[in-house]
Amino acid sequence: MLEELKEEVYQANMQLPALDLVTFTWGNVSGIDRSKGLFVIKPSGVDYKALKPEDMVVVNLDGEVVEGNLNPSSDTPTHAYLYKHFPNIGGITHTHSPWGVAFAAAKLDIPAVSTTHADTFYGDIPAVPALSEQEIAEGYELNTGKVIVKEFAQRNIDPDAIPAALVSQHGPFAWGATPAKSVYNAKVLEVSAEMAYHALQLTRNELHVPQYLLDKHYYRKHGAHAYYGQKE
Ligand SMILES: O=C(CO)[C@@H](O)[C@H](O)COP(=O)(O)O
Repeated sequence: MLEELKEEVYQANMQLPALDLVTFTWGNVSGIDRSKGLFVIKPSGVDYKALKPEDMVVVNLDGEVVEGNLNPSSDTPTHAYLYKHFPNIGGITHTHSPWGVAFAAAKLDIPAVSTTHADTFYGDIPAVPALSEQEIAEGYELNTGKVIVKEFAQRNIDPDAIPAALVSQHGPFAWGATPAKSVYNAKVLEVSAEMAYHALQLTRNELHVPQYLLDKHYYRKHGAHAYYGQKE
């Protein structure tokens, strides 16, 4: 079942070590077939060196395993919740990439300080507040997606304009139209976070960011992709 999607998700997962986005098994990528209401995700705890396309696990939007001999990623409930509430996304990447985790742990948005960031994220990448004691008691993984979706709704953030979030006790989740695009966005997030950290340090946090970098309408019309026609 979904053999082509398994291969696509497998290839996207293999980009995580190739792009230096993961240490050990601290990351996972999934991809969805919305016509079937099913998504494919990396199995939990499997080293990328040992990973095979046939190891991918097929899951429904309630997080139940439909096909697969291995346990799905422990982040499966978060992936499922994001697919349910962000209707345009086709792939999700989660990592513990260090610069993204640093901003997440500090509960600081990653500011859009340059075109590197603004070409992909049309605004600051939001840090999502920590889960409450009650949410943690209910089950950490069951609530991570909920706090992301709640934060985007409260701050009126378009998940297609800013395709990522920083979960404060955990790390970045990025998404996109395809699994490969979600990996690309995860890498841009990590590079942007490192650049922003150094800019903030150099200016001792007195960094002035021009408004146009935060304006998705400007960037969709005038950003590099607009000129050279790079597809979203
Ligand atoms: O933070 C955690 C576990 O505490 C996860 O995000 C892991 O880092 C990836 O878990 P699997 O995908 O291998 O289950």
